[in-house]
This record gives sequence, C-alpha cells and structure tokens, in this order.
Amino acid sequence: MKKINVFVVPIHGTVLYPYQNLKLRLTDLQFYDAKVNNNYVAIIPVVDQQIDGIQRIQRFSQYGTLVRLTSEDYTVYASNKIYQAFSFARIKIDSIIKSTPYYMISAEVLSDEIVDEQTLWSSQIIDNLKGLAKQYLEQFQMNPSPQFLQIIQEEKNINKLFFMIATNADFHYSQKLKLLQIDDHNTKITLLIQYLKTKVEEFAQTKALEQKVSKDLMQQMNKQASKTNNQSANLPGFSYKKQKNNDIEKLQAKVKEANLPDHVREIVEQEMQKIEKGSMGVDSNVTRNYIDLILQLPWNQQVEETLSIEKCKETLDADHFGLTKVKERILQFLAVKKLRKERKITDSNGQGSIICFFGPPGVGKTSLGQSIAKSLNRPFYRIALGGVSDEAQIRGHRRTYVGAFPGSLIQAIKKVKCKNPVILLDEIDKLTSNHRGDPSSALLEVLDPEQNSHFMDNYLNIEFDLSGVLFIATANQLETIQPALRDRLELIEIVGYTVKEKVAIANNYLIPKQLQKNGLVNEQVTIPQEIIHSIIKQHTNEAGVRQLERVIAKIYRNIALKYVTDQQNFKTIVVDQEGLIEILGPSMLSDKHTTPLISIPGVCKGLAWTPAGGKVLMIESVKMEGKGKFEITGMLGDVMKESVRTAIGWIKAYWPQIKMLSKLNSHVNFDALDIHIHFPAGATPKDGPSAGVAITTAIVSLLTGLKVKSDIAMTGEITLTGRVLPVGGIKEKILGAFESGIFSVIIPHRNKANLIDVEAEIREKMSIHLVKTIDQVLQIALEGNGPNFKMINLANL
Ligand SMILES: Nc1ncnc2c1ncn2[C@@H]1O[C@H](COP(=O)(O)OP(=O)(O)OP(=O)(O)O)[C@@H](O)[C@H]1O
Repeated sequence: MKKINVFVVPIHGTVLYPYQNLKLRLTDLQFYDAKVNNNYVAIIPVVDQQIDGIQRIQRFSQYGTLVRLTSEDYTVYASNKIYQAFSFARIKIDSIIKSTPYYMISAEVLSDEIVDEQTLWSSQIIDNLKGLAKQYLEQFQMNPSPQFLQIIQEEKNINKLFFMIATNADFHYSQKLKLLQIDDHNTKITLLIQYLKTKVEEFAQTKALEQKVSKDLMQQMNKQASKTNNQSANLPGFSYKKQKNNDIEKLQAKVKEANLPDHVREIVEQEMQKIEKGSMGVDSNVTRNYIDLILQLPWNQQVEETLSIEKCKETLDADHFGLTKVKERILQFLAVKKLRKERKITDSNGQGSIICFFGPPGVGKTSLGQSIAKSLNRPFYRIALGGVSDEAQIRGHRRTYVGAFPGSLIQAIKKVKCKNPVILLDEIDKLTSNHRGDPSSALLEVLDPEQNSHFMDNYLNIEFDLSGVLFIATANQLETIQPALRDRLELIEIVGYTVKEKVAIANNYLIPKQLQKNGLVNEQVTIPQEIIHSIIKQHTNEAGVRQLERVIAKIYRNIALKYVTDQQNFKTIVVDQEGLIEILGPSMLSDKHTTPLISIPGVCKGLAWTPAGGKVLMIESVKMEGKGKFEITGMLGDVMKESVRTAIGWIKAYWPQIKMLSKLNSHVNFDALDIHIHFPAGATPKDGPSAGVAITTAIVSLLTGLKVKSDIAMTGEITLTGRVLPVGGIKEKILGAFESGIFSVIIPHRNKANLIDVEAEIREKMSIHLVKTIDQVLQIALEGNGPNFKMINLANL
C-alpha cells in the first residue's frame, strides 16, 4: 500500500468520488506549493458529530479522495486560483501531521481495482445495478442526457461504474459518506443497489399519491361541471354540449389561423383530438392550457432590428450619465455583433457572446440593458434569477406534474411575443443549486449559441429556437458565478459613483424623470444643490443611485399631495433642510466625516468594500496575559480569519527584526500572551483577504507600542513572507476614505492601474502610497520609530 503526505482541502456537506474531472478552487495558496506537493491535494469531507456510523479522525471523515491538479484555469485573487483537476483514488487517513495554519495528513492510497470482476459478480447483478441507475436517473434528473445513459450502459469497469452512479445520485450526505468508506467490493455494490432501490420505490409511492390527488380533483371537477351543466340545461335555449362544441370550434379556428410550423401544428392537432374525445375534466383543462401556450408563442414572429451604432450611442447617452468606458464596451460589442451578422459568422464557440454587467446595486446595470433593447428596437424582458435553485424554474416542469408550468424563458418569450427580444438575466451570481438540479447548467445550455436553437422546455416539450434572443446578464460579484457560466460571459464592470457623479445624475436624469412620473413641473418645486448633497451624504448609503432616486421620488410625492390639496394657495416650494427632515425624518446615518481619529497602540484603519460603497473599517487589538492564544471577533468569514493567522505567522517569524527596528526594550513572550482582535460593527458579516496589511499593522502596533497614524487607512492582502498583494474595489475604497475625511491611504503597488478609475480631482486631494511589502506599510503608517522599518529580508521581494 502506498503512503503519502498530502495537503488537505476540507469540503462540507458533499463527497467527491474518484474518476471525476473537476474544477477546484484553492484559497490557501500562500501555504500550498504545487511543486512541493507534486500537484496532489486530498479532498476530505468534514463530518459533524450528529452523523452516526462514519469513521472519522478529529472533525474529518477518515476516508477522502486524492486529487491531482492537471492545469491552472484562472486566478481569482493572487492566493485564490481555479484548477482543472482529476480525482483518481480513495485514501484513508493514518494521522493528521499538521493542523495549523493548514492541514496535512499522512494517508494510505487505496487501490480499488478489481482483479477478476467476472468471478466476483454475475452479469445479473451488474445489469440490475445499471437498470436501477437508469430508472433512478430518468426519474430524478428529469432529463439525463442519452449519452450519459449510454456511458453507464457500456461501462465495463465496475469500479468506475460504482463511482459514476454514486456521484450522480442525490443520496443523503451520510449515505454518500458510507459509500466512500467501504473497502469491500461486495458490500459497497450491495449498499448502492439498496440505496437506489429505496429511491425508486419512494418515487413510485409519491407518483401514486400525486395521481390519486389528481384523480380525486378530476372527479370533483367533473361532478361540479355536470351539476352546472344540469342547472344550465334547465334554462331555455341553453345547451351545455353546445357550449362545449362552441369552445372546441373556437379553439379549432384559432389553431387554423395560427401561423404554426408544421411539426408544431401536428402536435397541436393530436392534442385537439384528445380534447374532442375527452370529457371536460382536469386533463382537458391541462391540454387546453398547453394548446393555449403553443398558440401564444411567437414561432415565426421577429421584430425588425435597427442596429445603428450612432442610434445606440445616442440612446445610451440620453439615458445614462458618464459610464464612458462602459458605453464604449457596449458599442464595441454591438459593432462586432453587427459585423458578424453581416458576414454570417456563427462559430462563436460559445465564448464571450453574452454581455454581463457586474458591480454594486443601483449603478445602472438593469437600465443599461433596457437602453440596449430600446436602441435596437427590440422588446425587453427581465428574468430575476436571485434565489433560483430549481432547474424547473428555468426549464419548466413536465406536464405530468400537478400544477406544472413552463420555465421562465418560455414565459418570457410568450410575454414579449417575438423570437428576438433582449432578455436580462438579472443577478446571475445569486443562482444556487440543490437536489432538484443545477439551474446554472440549464442556463449554460440556454446561453450556448450552438445549443439554444434547439432549446427544450420540459413543459412545452417541443424545441424552441432561442438563438435570436440577445441575452444580457447582471451580477453584483463574480466569485459566485459558476466558472463554466462565467467563461461564456463578456464581463463589463460598473464601479460605484462619486458624490459629484451622483449629483450630476440627480440633476440631469433622476430629477427630470421623477418630476414627470409624479405629474409635477419645474416651476412647482426646486431642490437646491446643497440639499442634493445632504440627501446623498446623510440620507442615502450606497455605491449606486437607487436610494437617491427613491428619496427624490418621496419628496415629489409629498409636494404633489400638497399641490393637489390646496392648488389655489400653492406657491413654488424650495426644499430646505427643515423640509427635508419633515419629509424624510432625521438622518439615520452618522455623518460620514466623523471617523474617529483615535491613535492608540493596536488600533488601525482598514478599507473595506461593501455593496453600499467603500468604508473605513476600524481594527482593534488588545493583549493580555495568557497562553499564546488569539481570539477574533466581529462576524468574520473564513478567509478573513486566515488573514489574521497569516499576519500573526509573519509577525512571529520576523519578530527579532521587528523588535530591533522598533527599539523595543521589553521582552515579548508569545507563549504567555493572549491577543484579541476585534472588528467593530460586529453584527455585519465581513470577509475577504484585503484586510491583511491592516491586521498586521494593528498587531505590530500593539506589540511594539508604536501608534498607527490616526489619519491613514489601508488595504492589501499579505503573504507569509511579507509581500503585499493586490485587492479589488480600489476606486470604492479610496472614495470611502475620502468621504470619511481620511486623505491618506496605503494600497498595493500592483493596484496602481486601478487609480485611473478615481476622479483626478479626488486623487489630487489625497496622498496615495503604493507599497510592495509590509515593512513599507509600517514605515508609512507607524508613528515614532515607524520610519525605521526597513527590513533586510523583504527588500528583495
Ligand atoms: N449613470 C446613470 N445615469 C442615469 N441614471 C442612472 C445611472 N446609473 C443608474 N441610474 C438610475 O438608477 C436607477 C437604478 O439603476 P438600476 O436598477 O439599473 O441598477 P442595477 O445596477 O441594475 O441594480 P441591481 O444590481 O440592484 O439590480 C435606475 O433608475 C437608473 O436609471
């Protein structure tokens, strides 16, 4: 048996089996060196105490999977990469050889190869397993691909077959873990067959119940219908049968008139026959609804597109202030589209054919989509994907389900009545997946130009051509978009607005728009510039302008009411501070210019990105006698907790130099010291690696007694060797500092290019320090002996 020492990637709530190609995201790259580890990692499930019958070591399942990284896919952050990988063997943990700051295990690589499979299993057992798997997949995966079913059917290696089925089955976590932990081939195949059988039986029972409910409902409705029928029949000149025939005739006429493709007409005629033969029960209603949907779909209708780049530019400029770069990217995208269309080029390989606007809420992502539709003269439809976790919401339910309906795409097409609308897939980053399928994969098919001309909705059950649709996606963040889906997207970032930009948007766009919406004219109301500033600074808290628009609308509604109630005595209203408070109430936000300028050792200001814009984030640390522990509070995510560990790791490693440079006389014994680090606003969750430099600075300040300058804030990720790595959201963070009255910031040198996004006027008022290493941060940020912090080992990094 081969033994291996390997780096652990813990996983939660799921199990990875061998023989899988996968994309693996590694977040611990400051600790993981692919070369040293021969590109191996161990994927080990974390098992909580409630799950019985699972062999474990500490908090881990004793069994896991050995994975080899085959190539690097792309970098999310510097220490956060996605790899192509292959899982190729089960492993059994012997012991945990390291647990901090990351886990390493010593494990035995298990060989699951079966020497002579013929002697172990009769073909009957294998056929039984394959048959059950097929039945199960057809029932639960709604539409398993025929290729996949064929692969299962033809797989000769029983071990591969076992893992393939276990991977694709939606078993309970504890069952999945058990299947991973069994070494004996007979036992594991028997258990898999047993799990599949239970699932298939459960399905049959649910189905029977559904049919019974449906039958009872049908009987009730039939009873009701014949009751109405009898009552109506007593009325002179009224015949129920006649009405039924009339309905059918009307439907037949509609079908005749409809401009349906031949294959669709055939299906409709078959369904019509069912109605003609059948009673007026539930089934008949289902069929009618189905025919209605088919008749309402625009099988051949297209609107004529006017793709003129000048017109698009005009519309985008008329609807949106600024966003020069974004508009330019949109025009480039449309220009390429126009050329490809003219030259009839279709070989897109699915790459970058869908535009995706990403950025904080309220910056105009949706309204840019609307403007694009307007300028192309195509109808616009928005599909909200936030929280969608069921594939059926995209692809529809089969008609056999009670209460089935078509998916959101077919509903959108029905609504816009043409085959080539602009469809906005809003919040594509908020899709989740569960046992009912993965909506991201369904979308993947929808967005692939090579597949979407044959899009199949489960309810409609007839292919519909979606290739004429222009899809636009929006997202607040990129990390949660499924990687394969993200590959399809042409990403266009929209960053938050400065106060000056918000004022211009309010004056030129939001005020005229809301005046008109609320039936007012300029002469009736004026909002002076200083009041617009007050609204932005004291009554809204956002990177975009959505709240600002709401506040303006609220003011106008108030004034409209005043005008309507007393038109004769109404005089032009100039909104002042008192009027503002009367309408909006007192400001709930603390004045942004009051970031406390505290300067005590252990306190440092970081810069954070939030959906509401950049914020100054105070970091506090204290020390006390103890046993070398450190505590972190303030609702931090895992990545941020790791930043704290990295900071402490670096400080301990470089302590002799830090002590010397800070001219510290007293002795610091880390083993007899507890450190507590707190991130105030403890109820707000915080995460990400970008507080690394601020955390390190706070702790160095705490231990050396040198204060951090009170008027400086910083952002940057650190590595264990003291390098400062780039981070996201630079524009928002610098604006956040500026608006909080902090005019000196430290940012990673590798973020220099992002400074171009910050308005020149603000850049000039600030001193922005670009740093490559943590000692440069300490030189700039620490008072007293801070400027001495030139560390020899970091100079060459
Ligand atoms: N640059 C701009 N110029 C004019 N109006 C703007 C601009 N940016 C945003 N708006 C307006 O702000 C409002 C909110 O914008 P929108 O709904 O498009 O935001 P969003 O980015 O899609 O937000 P979310 O992520 O929450 O969906 C809209 O009325 C929009 O017209």
